[in-house]
Amino acid sequence: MTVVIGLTGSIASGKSTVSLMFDEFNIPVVDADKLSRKVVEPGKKAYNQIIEEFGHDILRDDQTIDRKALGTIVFNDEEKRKKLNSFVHPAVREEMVQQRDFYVTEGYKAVVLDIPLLFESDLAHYVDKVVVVYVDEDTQLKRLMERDKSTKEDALSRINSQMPVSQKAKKADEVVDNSGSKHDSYKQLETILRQWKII
Ligand SMILES: CC(C)(COP(=O)(O)OP(=O)(O)OC[C@H]1O[C@@H](n2cnc3c(N)ncnc32)[C@H](O)[C@@H]1O)[C@@H](O)C(=O)NCCC(=O)NCCS
Ligand SMILES: Nc1ncnc2c1ncn2[C@@H]1O[C@H](COP(=O)(O)OP(=O)(O)OP(=O)(O)O)[C@@H](O)[C@H]1O
Repeated sequence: MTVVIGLTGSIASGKSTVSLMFDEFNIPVVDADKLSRKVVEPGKKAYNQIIEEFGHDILRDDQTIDRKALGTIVFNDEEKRKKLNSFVHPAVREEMVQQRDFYVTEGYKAVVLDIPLLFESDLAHYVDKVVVVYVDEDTQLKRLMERDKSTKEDALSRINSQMPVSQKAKKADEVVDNSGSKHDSYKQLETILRQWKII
């Protein structure tokens, strides 16, 4: 029986960093962020819906979506964010389930679904166990501003568009506290996977 692990957290809490650690244990990861880029490529249904709603101003010269421009709109307007979600999420879910089922059929011991909005979108029933990657607020803001070279205002608008990570931690089966070093997080993950008898 394959254990389906949901990996979530808040923006810049370290989901991608921890998902690379699952790779090291040879556990496959299905990445919702990656899929959300694939399903909005030119010609896809969600791409056309986005242009219809947000206009041609959010396109780059090569006709691909200008994610920075679209992000500035939706992270400052909840209604518009909901609209965007309604175009992108169904296609992401479909692809995610297909990939999950592939790994289950192939008999993998575990598969990870890395889903930033696992709780906000009520997707916990897709998985057997949930790991939340937690980080304290100050560290989160600092890492997000550094990674995205963004202003404090921009970073806060993104953070505030999600459920606080402390609230997510309370809903988790297990928490990796990524406020310290990456090595420290690796050790925490290793302990969880041993407990679950996956490694
Ligand atoms: C708004 C967009 C264009 C910004 O793109 P950008 O390349 O700057 O960010 P990226 O996609 O890498 O997302 C970075 C992080 O932002 C957060 N985030 C993204 N979308 C959302 C959202 N709709 N609501 C809350 N947080 C979000 C997540 O923590 C995600 O990990 C893009 O995030 C998007 O299309 N979002 C809608 C789809 C979505 O919900 N994706 C996240 C999981 S499927
Ligand atoms: N333990 C750590 N120590 C120092 N830097 C870290 C640590 N964990 C993550 N980082 C850095 O913090 C930033 C955010 O981490 P990461 O991109 O993994 O977060 P994320 O949760 O996947 O973000 P998003 O929600 O935007 O996809 C990155 O620049 C990453 O290199």
